Amino acid sequence: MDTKRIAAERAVDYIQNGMNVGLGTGSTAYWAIQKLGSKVKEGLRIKAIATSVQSEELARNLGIPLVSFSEMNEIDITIDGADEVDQELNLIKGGGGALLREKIVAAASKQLIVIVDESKLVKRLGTFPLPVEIIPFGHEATIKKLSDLGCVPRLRQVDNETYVTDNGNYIVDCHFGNIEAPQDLHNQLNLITGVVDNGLFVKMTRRVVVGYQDGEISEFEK
Ligand SMILES: O=C(CO)[C@H](O)[C@H](O)COP(=O)(O)O
Repeated sequence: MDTKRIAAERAVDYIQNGMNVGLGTGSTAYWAIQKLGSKVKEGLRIKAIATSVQSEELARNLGIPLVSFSEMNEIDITIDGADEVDQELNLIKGGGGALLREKIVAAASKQLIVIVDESKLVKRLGTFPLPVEIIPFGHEATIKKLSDLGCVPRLRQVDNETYVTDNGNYIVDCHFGNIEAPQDLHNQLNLITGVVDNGLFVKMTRRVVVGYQDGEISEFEK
């Protein structure tokens, strides 16, 4: 059963004619963008803004009309994946490295619908290493400050190269193990000079659509 796909396609049911839609990033958001592409071909009228170069290219290839922030007054709904979702619907995001644009788009949206498979549901955030986007200049000093907050930080590498985000920054994956107070940690991280933002999305979503192995789909609302 493609658990990511069923959750993604259910979330697309919320998209109506005339809406401005934020497009998430990752393997779950991929299915939402695919479904939106088919609906656009069938006549759905939407305008979209993407959270990564990857999602923008996918949407363009599918014929989804794309606009920039300046051409869009408000984003009605953004559909995006997550790496962990806790019982308060707080999230860890950024496994795919797009957390900054994802947070900017989510913060500008009337509604963020999160789509996950059941493996992403956790009691408490922090088993998944928290991605933190940092400025390359002086990154060694910034990483030291991150470790002072009690995590094991790892500068993200892909194919033996330091990973660079769509914004030209680095990602540090911070293993905290157990995040007791997500809002406090979020604030502490973003106070470190050199940190651009982090993958904690606290109280940003009120609806999470979950796909299960047996083909069931549930929706959690706050
Ligand atoms: O935050 C993200 C990208 O920055 C993704 O939404 C998150 O990593 C989940 O990815 P996937 O749907 O591939 O499991």
